Amino acid sequence: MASTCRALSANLRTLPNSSFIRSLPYIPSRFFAVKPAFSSLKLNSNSSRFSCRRTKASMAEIVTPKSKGKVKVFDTEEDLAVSLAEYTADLANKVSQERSSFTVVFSGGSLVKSLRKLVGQPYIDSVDWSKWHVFWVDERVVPKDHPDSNYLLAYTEFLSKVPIPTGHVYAINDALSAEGAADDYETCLKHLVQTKILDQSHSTNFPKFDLMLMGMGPDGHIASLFPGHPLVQENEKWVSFIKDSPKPPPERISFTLPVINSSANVALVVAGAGKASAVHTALSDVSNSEVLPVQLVEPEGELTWFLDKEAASKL
Ligand SMILES: O=C1O[C@H](COP(=O)(O)O)[C@@H](O)[C@H](O)[C@H]1O
Repeated sequence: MASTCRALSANLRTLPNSSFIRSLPYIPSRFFAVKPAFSSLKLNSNSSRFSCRRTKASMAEIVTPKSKGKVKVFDTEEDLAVSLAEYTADLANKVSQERSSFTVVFSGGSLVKSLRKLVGQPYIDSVDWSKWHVFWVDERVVPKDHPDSNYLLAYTEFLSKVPIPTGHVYAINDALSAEGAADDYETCLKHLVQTKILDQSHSTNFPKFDLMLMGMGPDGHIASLFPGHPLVQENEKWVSFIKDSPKPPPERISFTLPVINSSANVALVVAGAGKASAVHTALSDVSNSEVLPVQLVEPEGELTWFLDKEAASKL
């Protein structure tokens, strides 16, 4: 069956018909200030159980075993957002120079607001947005103008502010059941692999996205992979579904762990004291009785954590 996700995504860009979106003010990009570059102050800190190197005025890098990735800790979420924009734009530009597409995956939740610096200067002009192809690591099975929709959040905060071609935005088909929407999205991804828009991992045969930008819940869930849920074990499907999500709404679709782990780059973006325990569990060597989904993130390529000081407070 042919996937409907691509054609549908083009329609979605007309979403401002929704009264919710129409009520939003248009914010010109010049109002998104980008902070000046950090100073080059270098300090060594032994206060953490991890080796810690202060590389910039408001950022420290924590050295962990390689599989746990590079960990950047920022004084504030504002500093985190500045660095995340630079990281994403640099990666997008590097990939865009080498290939005709840059495939980027968003989560929902707080991650989307942390991308706010990317829609301002200098990136609005310097990024080649025409190469971007946008996907969701998970989506709630609700209409696209529903407040719980991850698409609506991304559209409101990001997609409506950057010139990504409408046909490059791959939203789920919200007219289908959870099972149907997951199958449809997987069909869509397979088509994009065949047409070489989306890369494929030579080692796993799962799709290989250039970048996954993901948040993490306070319970250590990523995408819609929740602790203890059987969906975490799925290792054949590319996209699957749940109908009993412990976090509302209950019906969702989600990329599976092998797809997440076949990525060329994963950024885990986590802010706030409420997530400090899960961050500690993920980045320390203590053994916990139940492995959290976030602990299973080990991409083929690079993993980079972007933490604010509160999220890193238990390290
Ligand atoms: O339900 C979800 O939660 C996670 C985490 O959200 P956050 O607001 O705590 O950052 C999110 O990454 C996921 O995409 C979303 O569906």
